[in-house]
Amino acid sequence: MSFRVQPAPPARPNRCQLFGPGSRPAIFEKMAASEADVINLDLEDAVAPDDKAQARKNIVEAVGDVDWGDKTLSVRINGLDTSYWYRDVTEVLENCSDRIDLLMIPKVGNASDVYAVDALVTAVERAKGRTKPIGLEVIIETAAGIAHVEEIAASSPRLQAMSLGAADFAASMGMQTTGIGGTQENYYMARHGQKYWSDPWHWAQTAIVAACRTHGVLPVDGPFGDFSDDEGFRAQALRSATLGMVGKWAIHPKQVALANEVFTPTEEAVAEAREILAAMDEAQRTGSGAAVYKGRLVDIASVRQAEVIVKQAELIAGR
Ligand SMILES: CCC(=O)SCCNC(=O)CCNC(=O)[C@H](O)C(C)(C)COP(=O)(O)OP(=O)(O)OC[C@H]1O[C@@H](n2cnc3c(N)ncnc32)[C@H](O)[C@@H]1OP(=O)(O)O
Ligand SMILES: O=CC(=O)O
Ligand SMILES: [Mg+2]
Repeated sequence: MSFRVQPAPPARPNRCQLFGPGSRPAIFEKMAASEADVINLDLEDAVAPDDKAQARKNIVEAVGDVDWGDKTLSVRINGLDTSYWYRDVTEVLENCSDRIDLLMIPKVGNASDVYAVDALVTAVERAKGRTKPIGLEVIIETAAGIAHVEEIAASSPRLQAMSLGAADFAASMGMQTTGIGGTQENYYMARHGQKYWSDPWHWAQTAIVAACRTHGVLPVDGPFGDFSDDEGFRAQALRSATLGMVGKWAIHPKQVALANEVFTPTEEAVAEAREILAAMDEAQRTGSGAAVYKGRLVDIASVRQAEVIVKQAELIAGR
């Protein structure tokens, strides 16, 4: 461990972020009634250009009027390469209630993009006397975003979470696919006439996880487009969880339960983690730094691994 201690990310559950277009207010109550930990009301790609102004109004109204329970409530603004983004920030923050928690910035390319939004958010907060600080989350979904992922993770104390946006990421990277996340038909190794599918998202995910863990930000896996493919969603989510991500987006309500299931440690995993902690407690009491648990080595590093699972379970239980 470096002299600098790894900062803890925000202590809130983020197993599933359910998206819905800001131009479709009929589904807002359904989103609020879902089991998602985070709700993302969208002003960006799910909203047609002619609907942006009305979508802002819908969101301002819904932030105050809908009962969002204990969910984290986030609004995705448009990218900094558009003419919409500054009005997304000013209209939403000048007019909506304090119930809003986060703004999500898409297509972030470097730390200055976050700085620009931070500056505008700070100005609106001061001008309107908003006392609850707005948090930020970003989407890594461009070649520039992944190239500058670490400076982006370090960009602002407001930054709480960072997602991989597979659709725009694929487009920006020039990847030959229209699939949004998951297995890609042409990404395989071949041996003795057999195909072995590999994971084209893996390297970007690990870069995001490392940047986030270095700077105390929650790493999140983005959308899985084929919402009729539960098995594919679950496999993608399981890989993300194994790599250290804390949750995944849902672009349809049927994906919420799948994400919650994968990103909630199982009872067996929690029980095993507690047993490892107990075994190490006992070992340390007898002056030993290592022990044998179910025939395998456990030591102080195993304590840190087990604590990840126990803390995640406690966070979710305390929700
Ligand atoms: C890929 C890149 C990205 O940026 S992803 C993030 C941006 N995209 C989005 O926000 C899209 C979010 N999803 C949607 O707009 C819809 O789910 C889409 C995919 C269009 C499907 O809608 P629809 O045809 O109504 O689905 P459905 O008939 O299967 O709906 C079943 C019941 O569920 C409801 N529903 C639908 N979507 C949501 C949602 N996002 N949140 C909450 N509820 C939702 C429908 O209204 C329908 O309800 P009911 O059974 O009639 O009561
Ligand atoms: O915004 C999300 C994406 O996948 O693109
Ligand atoms: Mg996108």
